[in-house]
Amino acid sequence: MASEHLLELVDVEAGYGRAALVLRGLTVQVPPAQIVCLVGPNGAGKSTVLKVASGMLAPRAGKVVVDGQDVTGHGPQQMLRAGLSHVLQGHSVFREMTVGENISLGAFTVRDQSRTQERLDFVKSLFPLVADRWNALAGALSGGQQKQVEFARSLMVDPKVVLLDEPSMGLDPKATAVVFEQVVRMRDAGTAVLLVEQNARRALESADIGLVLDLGRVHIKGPARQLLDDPKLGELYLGGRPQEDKAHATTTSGSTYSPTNEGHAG
Ligand SMILES: Nc1ncnc2c1ncn2[C@@H]1O[C@H](COP(=O)(O)OP(=O)(O)OP(=O)(O)O)[C@@H](O)[C@H]1O
Repeated sequence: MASEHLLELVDVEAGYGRAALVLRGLTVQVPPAQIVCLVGPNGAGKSTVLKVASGMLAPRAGKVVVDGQDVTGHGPQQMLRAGLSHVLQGHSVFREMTVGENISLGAFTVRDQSRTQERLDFVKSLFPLVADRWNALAGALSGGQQKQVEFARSLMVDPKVVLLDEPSMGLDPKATAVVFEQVVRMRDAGTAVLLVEQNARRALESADIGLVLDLGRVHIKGPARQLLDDPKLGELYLGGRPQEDKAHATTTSGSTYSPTNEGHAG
């Protein structure tokens, strides 16, 4: 049976070693062909959400569900097989290899050669730059171009959801704009995206759904546009904490924009 969400993290608790929990009952849902954008203060746990989703960090409580299948506690290889592809923060291309070689590496788990060729054709059509620079050394590309190579590589397994960690990090505004255009192209081609960004405004402009993380939980969720138009959101990024008494809506159901108040529990 088709699932309403391709990825669900339900009441997840997670942290590192003996340190205090970073995620404290976090719930995130990613519907098909949507860009879900996680924003929040430094250290809120945005990257940690992606690590839990991609199996790099096992949750201590809660569930991870991919397309209706419970994959809680599975490792990175199994998560990849389940349909989650993680594009890490920073640059991860092999600089001494060509663009084509880098991208082909993304298909190392794909056994069917004809399927690999289909995917190569797909990513070349989605990212024309990649096709143009196929035989160039990846290290000769600009930072924004390398990010496109990473996106293309992540799509080789035909993932259900692509997890993008700070794709605009270190890029100038022009390159950032191109990277977000490519994220939208991925979504328009049918891939769901869970995006983590410091560059909150720019990311929300491209996203469908916005989630604000605070104190290890989703504090606000709603249509990205509505979050963007909220003057209180700016306050969050200036170090302020969201305040319960400034509620904008009362319902917490569906995609209605609403502070969830979860950030103040406990
Ligand atoms: N490998 C690790 N070992 C120990 N603590 C970690 C590790 N990675 C992250 N942390 C801690 O977990 C908390 C959340 O980090 P995380 O990187 O998820 O936050 P973030 O919201 O992505 O922040 P930023 O925007 O600054 O990258 C921080 O306090 C961080 O110091």
